[in-house]
Amino acid sequence: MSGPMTFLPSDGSPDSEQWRSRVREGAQALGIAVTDRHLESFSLHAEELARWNRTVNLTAITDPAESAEKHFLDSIVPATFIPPDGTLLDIGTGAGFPGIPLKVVFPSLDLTLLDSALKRVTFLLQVLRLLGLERTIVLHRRMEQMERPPAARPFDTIICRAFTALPAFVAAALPLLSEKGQLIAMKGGGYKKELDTLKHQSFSGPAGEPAFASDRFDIRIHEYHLPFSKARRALIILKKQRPPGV
Ligand SMILES: C[S@@+](CC[C@H](N)C(=O)[O-])C[C@H]1O[C@@H](n2cnc3c(N)ncnc32)[C@H](O)[C@@H]1O
Repeated sequence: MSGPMTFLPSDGSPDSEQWRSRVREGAQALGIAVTDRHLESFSLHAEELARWNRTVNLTAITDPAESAEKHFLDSIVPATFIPPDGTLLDIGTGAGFPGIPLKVVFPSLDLTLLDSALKRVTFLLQVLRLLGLERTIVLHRRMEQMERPPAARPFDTIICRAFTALPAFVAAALPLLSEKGQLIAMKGGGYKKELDTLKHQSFSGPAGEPAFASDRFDIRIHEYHLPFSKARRALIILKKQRPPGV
């Protein structure tokens, strides 16, 4: 693998072969297979984001090489952990990360993207049209307003990246989660303090159900490094423990 990041020259824009090679190479290093069709969709999304970002502030990451790694490659890391044809909710999705790259990799996902900022929701609707993504809805809402899943269908996976503190995410997401579902928080390397804060907390479940104590979660941590910058990242994966005999 080639050395530290950013060294796509200025012509390495997201619609170039060079940008796609960068994503392909990074995905290989992460052990994730991407096809030309995936790369085409990533490139369309990245190009549209760069175009909008010239006039609307959607993301602080503007360098194409950095976007390849920190937006697209980081977003597909959870693919190993989610059911490809399940329901996925991405809370605080921003410009569509990680939800849209995951949907590109797994077209049979039933995806819901949620964000409180209208400018990002407008951008997301445009990207869905551009990429022709089906079975995907965008909700313009604060997560605290989501008391139950839309159409009363609980989510198999609820994910967030670079969003809120772990306890706030768990409190908002738990009532929306299916019984066998999982929460995935995508964090930087310094996640341990947040995890400690989570322990010994209780969360209210769906209406009428008793509170859920965090010591009843199975917690799995997947630590990794981004392939070019070597930045540390972690997935914190929480599943409800099943009562014995169930
Ligand atoms: C730091 S950005 C992260 C975006 C994206 N997940 C990523 O990794 O690039 C946080 C996003 O959360 C949204 N947000 C902030 N508070 C929210 C809330 N209470 N409910 C839903 N979305 C919220 C913001 O509008 C913003 O798009």
